[in-house]
Amino acid sequence: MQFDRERLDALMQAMGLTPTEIEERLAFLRITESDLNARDVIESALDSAWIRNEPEFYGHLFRFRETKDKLLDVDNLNRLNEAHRDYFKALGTATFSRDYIQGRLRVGWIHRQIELEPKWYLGAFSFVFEHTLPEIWNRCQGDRDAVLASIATFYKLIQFDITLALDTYFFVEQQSTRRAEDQRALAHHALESSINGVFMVDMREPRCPITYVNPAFERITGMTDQSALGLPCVFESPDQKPLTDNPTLFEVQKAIQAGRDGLTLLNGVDHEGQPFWIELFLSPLQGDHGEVTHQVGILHDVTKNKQAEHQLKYQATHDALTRIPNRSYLDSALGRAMQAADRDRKEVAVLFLDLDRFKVINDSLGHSSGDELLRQVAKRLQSCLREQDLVSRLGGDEFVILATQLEANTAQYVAEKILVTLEPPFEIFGQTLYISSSIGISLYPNDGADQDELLAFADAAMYSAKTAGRNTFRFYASGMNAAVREELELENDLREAVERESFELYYQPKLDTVSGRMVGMEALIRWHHPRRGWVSPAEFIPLAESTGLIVRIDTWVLEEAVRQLSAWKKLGQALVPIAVNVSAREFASGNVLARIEQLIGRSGLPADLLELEITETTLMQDVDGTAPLLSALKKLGVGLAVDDFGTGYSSLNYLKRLPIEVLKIDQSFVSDIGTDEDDTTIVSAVIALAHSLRMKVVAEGVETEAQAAFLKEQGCDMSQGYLYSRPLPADELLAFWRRR
Ligand SMILES: Nc1nc2c(ncn2[C@@H]2O[C@H](COP(=O)(O)O[C@H]3[C@@H](O)[C@H](n4cnc5c(=O)[nH]c(N)nc54)O[C@@H]3COP(=O)(O)O)[C@@H](O)[C@H]2O)c(=O)[nH]1
Repeated sequence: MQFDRERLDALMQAMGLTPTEIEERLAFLRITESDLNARDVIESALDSAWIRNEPEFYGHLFRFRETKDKLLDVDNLNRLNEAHRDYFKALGTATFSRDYIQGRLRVGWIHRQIELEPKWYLGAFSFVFEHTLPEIWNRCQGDRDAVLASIATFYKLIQFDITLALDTYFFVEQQSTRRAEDQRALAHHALESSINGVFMVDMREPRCPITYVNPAFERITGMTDQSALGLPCVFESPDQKPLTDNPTLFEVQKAIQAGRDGLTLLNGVDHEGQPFWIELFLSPLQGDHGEVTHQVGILHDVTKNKQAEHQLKYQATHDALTRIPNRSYLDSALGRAMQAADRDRKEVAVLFLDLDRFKVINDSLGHSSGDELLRQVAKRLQSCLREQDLVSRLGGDEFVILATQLEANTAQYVAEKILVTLEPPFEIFGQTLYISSSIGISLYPNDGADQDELLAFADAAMYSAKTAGRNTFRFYASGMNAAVREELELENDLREAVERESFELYYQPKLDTVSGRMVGMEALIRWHHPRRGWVSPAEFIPLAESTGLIVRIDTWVLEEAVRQLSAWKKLGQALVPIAVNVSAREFASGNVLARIEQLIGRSGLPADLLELEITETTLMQDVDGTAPLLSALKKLGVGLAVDDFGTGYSSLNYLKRLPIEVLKIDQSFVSDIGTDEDDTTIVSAVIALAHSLRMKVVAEGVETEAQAAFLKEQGCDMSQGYLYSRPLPADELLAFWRRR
């Protein structure tokens, strides 16, 4: 520490050492002018005593442990040595000036700083005193009065000096004590007002009681200091029975018992059943010999942070609508399930579930009904599965069920159970809804080796279940993926095409076999796919049928065909009937009659210009149910033809009961005319039998002159085929028509 003038001035002022005070001290010691006369003797005696005895002085100091310890520190030694020299030099001069006074203060201050107690300081003085007296004796040359006067002066100077040094020593000590007390008070205040709980455990006492807790500790643990203080932190029995019924404190005790230091996260459930999370910082305090005397613990309540963290985690892993796990959760759960299955030699089944026709429900009843349905589906799924199984939602109407720890061949029971569970009706905002679902199943380890693969395969199997007619399940089979994906893509595109009505209608002429005149035509749909080009109806019509889109397609075709007839009529063209294909679904929908009635009525065209081609298979599905509808259509004037005749359950007997007017011999028979004897015979027989039932016959797929000649010879009424014309766009058909 630097003893600069400024600090010494401040010290003097703080100690109240004003000139008046100094004078008072001198007066009290009765230091007079005569004393000042003796200063020369004393100064020179002191000087030579110091020079002669300095080594012995330090030798003396080194004989005592405490002084020796201080002097072993070279800095201390140098500082003392310098101070001593200046000090003794100045003592003899005794000017009592400001510098002189401050020199005395400096000595007291240094002793306090190096913590050399006054006893050593006074002792050292007596050493100097003892060695100075003979020197005074020598200088006074036996003059008794001069010796006594010098000794008296010397003694007074020492008194003045020692008093100042001791005053300084104690003043500085008092100051540092006060500072330490202030700091202690501040630290205590900080502890008491800390938002963190602080406690102290005495590790020297048996069972380590708590000896201090701050108010925040009381707030966090819910305990008063009276109930916490003295509570032991060491368990009596190894089974760690709670030493307190306070859950937080019990966790603290466990951490201390375990001798944990550093950071520990405690969590439990409080008295009100609420979960808590508390960070506990434990730091051991060591005694002089390195033994742990105390544990200081700091409790930081992080419950709110943890709750926020959990909330975020929950949101990241759960579906907001149904509150069941989402894709991210599923991924991790599937990973864990696969590991467990490896270990236990069990199976994991991934069941990909998609609600059938959910879009229709959503579009027709509104999104809130759709949302409610999804919530109820999630609940039902959860209720029908085992606890270890997982129901998750990927989005939309797609759910994935993870059935774990399965014995081989049991996944199908899970799928069946799910289908049955979804069978009973759902009550959605007062409406009763029946739904079904399609489920695809992939199995680990058989089908795939990672999560993505298993999900993709289950997804593919689900689409296979959809194309198989819905409300069913399918296991994944290799190759399913690509085919199903393609079909799915096509289905999506077809939906879009239906929405946008991006189809065209082509027309294939039907010619009178004898005259060659165009007596009718068949409307055939065409779809120009934006990427794939023309897609054959043979490809997309079955897909439209399985997805239900065929109903909207058939409606569009009917309307477009009637619109085109009206357009030709406006052009002054003498009209011929137009035949339109009607799918089994449309036929079964119950709307055909009303729709056609409305259409014909609106167009003002005669009903007999419209002919419906219904496949033989469709008709045979429900002859009794179909008959009234056909009769009503017939009554309306609409023509009815059996399409693809000969490919289904051919029974003219049944046909007799239906008001059919035309039979279209399937092109597979026509193409074999002349090459396959059986098919040639069938063609002849069909023509003869149809005529016997007063029906007309159309041969479709006529491609060669030989086929045409044979049909003419057999009396077939009409022919249709590439030999005459391919299906044509409306304007080209008109040109063909006009030529005939
Ligand atoms: N519900 C609806 N079904 C429709 C509609 N349009 C067509 N279809 C059905 O799709 C299947 C395939 O039809 P398409 O590719 O149009 O084939 C038709 C003709 O192009 C084809 N045809 C005609 N002449 C010949 C020929 O000489 N050779 C040859 N190889 N093919 C020929 O035959 C199909 C006519 O079929 P059909 O209806 O049985 O008379 C088909 O099953 C269509 O029915 C539609 O709008 N709605």
